[in-house]
Amino acid sequence: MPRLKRTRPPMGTPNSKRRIQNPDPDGLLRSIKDMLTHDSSEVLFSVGGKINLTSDPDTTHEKRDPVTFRWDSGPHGSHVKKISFPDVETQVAVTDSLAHLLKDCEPASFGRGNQEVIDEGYRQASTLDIQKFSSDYSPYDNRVMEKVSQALAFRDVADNSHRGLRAELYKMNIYSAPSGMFKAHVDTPRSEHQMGSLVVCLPTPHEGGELTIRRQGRQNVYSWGPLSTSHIQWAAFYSDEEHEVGKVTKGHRVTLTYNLYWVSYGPASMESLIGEDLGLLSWVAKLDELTKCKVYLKNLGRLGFHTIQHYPHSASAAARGNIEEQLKGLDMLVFQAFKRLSGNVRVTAVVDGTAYEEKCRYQERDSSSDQDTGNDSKESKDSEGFSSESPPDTGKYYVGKGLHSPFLEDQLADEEEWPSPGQFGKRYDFQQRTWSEAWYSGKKVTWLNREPIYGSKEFAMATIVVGIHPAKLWGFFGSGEFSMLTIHVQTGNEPTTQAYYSTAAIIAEFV
Ligand SMILES: O=C(O)CCC(=O)C(=O)O
Ligand SMILES: [Fe+2]
Repeated sequence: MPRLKRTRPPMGTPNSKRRIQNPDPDGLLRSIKDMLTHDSSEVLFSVGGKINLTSDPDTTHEKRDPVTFRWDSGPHGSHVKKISFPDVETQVAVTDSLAHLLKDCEPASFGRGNQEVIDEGYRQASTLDIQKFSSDYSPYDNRVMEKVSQALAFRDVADNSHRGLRAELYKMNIYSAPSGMFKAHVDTPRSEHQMGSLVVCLPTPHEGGELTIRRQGRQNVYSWGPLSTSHIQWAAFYSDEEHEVGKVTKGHRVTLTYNLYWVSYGPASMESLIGEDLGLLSWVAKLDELTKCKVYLKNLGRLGFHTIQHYPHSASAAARGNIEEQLKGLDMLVFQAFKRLSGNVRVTAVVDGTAYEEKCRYQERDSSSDQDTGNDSKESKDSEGFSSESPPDTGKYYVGKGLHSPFLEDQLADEEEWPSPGQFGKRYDFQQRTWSEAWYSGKKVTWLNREPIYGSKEFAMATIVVGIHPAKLWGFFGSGEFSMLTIHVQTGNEPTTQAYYSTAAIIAEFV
C-alpha cells in the first residue's frame, strides 16, 4: 500500500545530462515545495480494520473466538469476574456481567498540562487500569499489528518493508449512552519511544461514539456502531494527532487501548535499507537535481523542513539526542533524503530571530553585519559554469547545535531586555575563565514546506526540563518578542509527566 506517488528517478538515467545542461533551480525548488506539501496530504496517519466473529472460519482468516475478559471485582478487588465479548448467552445490550464490570470501573480522567482532571464535560467514560484486568485478545492475532505497521511504520517506500512496532495494553474504557464521549485531545506520550495508539473496540451493541482523527484539515472517522454486535473493530494512529470520541447515543462502547512503541529503534536508523529506492520519490529526484546547482544552493543557505508530526520529547531524550530515531511518515523520508544528499543534517530546534534582528536594525540603521546571509549574486556561475538566478528571499534563523533544556526567565535575568537568541546557552565559567559555546547560531534557512509564521504554535523543537510546567515556558516564549520555541501544550489523555509533544526542524547544509 504505497502512500506516496513515485516517478522514475532521473539521476543516473540517460536523460540526466540533458537536465543538468538546462537547470532551472527556481522551478526545481518550487516543485519540491509543491510536492512535499502535496505528499504530506497523501501520507496515511491512521488505519483501521475489523474482525468478523460470526463468519465461517473456512472462508475467512479473520474469524476468532469471542474475547474473554477477567477483572478484579469488589471493594478490594478480591473477586475475579469474567465476561465474554460478545456476550453469547444473552445478546442483549446490558448483561449482568457488563453491569458488574461498569460498577468496578472508575470515572476516566485525562490530563490538562500536569493536572489529572475528571471533567465530564470533556470526557465521560468508565475505565479500568491494566493492573486490574486481563484478556485473551491480542492485537498480534488476525494480523492487526502487521497492518498497523504496514500503514504507519514503513521503512522502505519501494519494497514496502516495515519497521517493528510493539503494542502495550494500556486501559479498558467504556463509553456509555446517553453521554459517553471524549473531546479533542492527543494521547500523552508514555515515553519518547511512543509513536502511536491502537484502539480495539470489543463487540458490544452501541450507536454513535465515532472516533475522529484529524490532521491538517483532513479527518478519518471510524464508526463502529453498525457492526458492533458481530465484529471486533480497531483503529491505529500517530498519537500526536488530535482525535475525539463522539457521543454514544445507545448502548455501551467497550474499548481496549494500546500504546504503540518502536521496537528498539526507529526507521531513521534504517538508512541502508532505504538506500537507492528513496530516489523513486519524485521530490527526492528533484532535490538531487537541485543539489547540482551549487551557487543557487549556496544562496539558499540551509534547507529546512519542519516536521509534520509532533514527537514525544523529554530532557533525557534531549541528552541522548535521539529524536531522529522517532521520525514518522514523511518526516522520516525527508530526513533520509537530506541525509543521502548532504553530509550535514540535524533534527533540532530553531528560534526565529526576526523580531530581534528588526529591533537591531532599527537601533543601528546602517550596521548590517549578518554573519551568514550568503552573497546576493544576481548572475553568478557555479563550478560547472551554470548561471543561477538569485534564489527567493530567505530568512535568518537561529539553528540549534543540538537539543537543550529550555531557558527560564531567571537564566536571562542578566541579559539585556532583548537578548539575542545567538547568546542563548552562553555562560561564563568563573574557574576556567571562559565562555561556553552558544546553543544557537544565526543561519539562513529556506523552508521546503510551510514557512514558519511568527507566533506559530508549531515551529521549533524545544526541550523541557522534567517537572517544569509547560505553561510557564509557553508564557515566556509565547510572549517573548524574539523567539518561537514552542512546547505543544494540548489536552492529553493523561496528565503530562515527563514527555511532551513538539515539532522539530530538519536542517541540512548542502554546500
Ligand atoms: O475509544 C476510543 O476510540 C479512543 C479513546 C481515546 O482516545 C483515549 O483513550 O485516549
Ligand atoms: Fe486518545
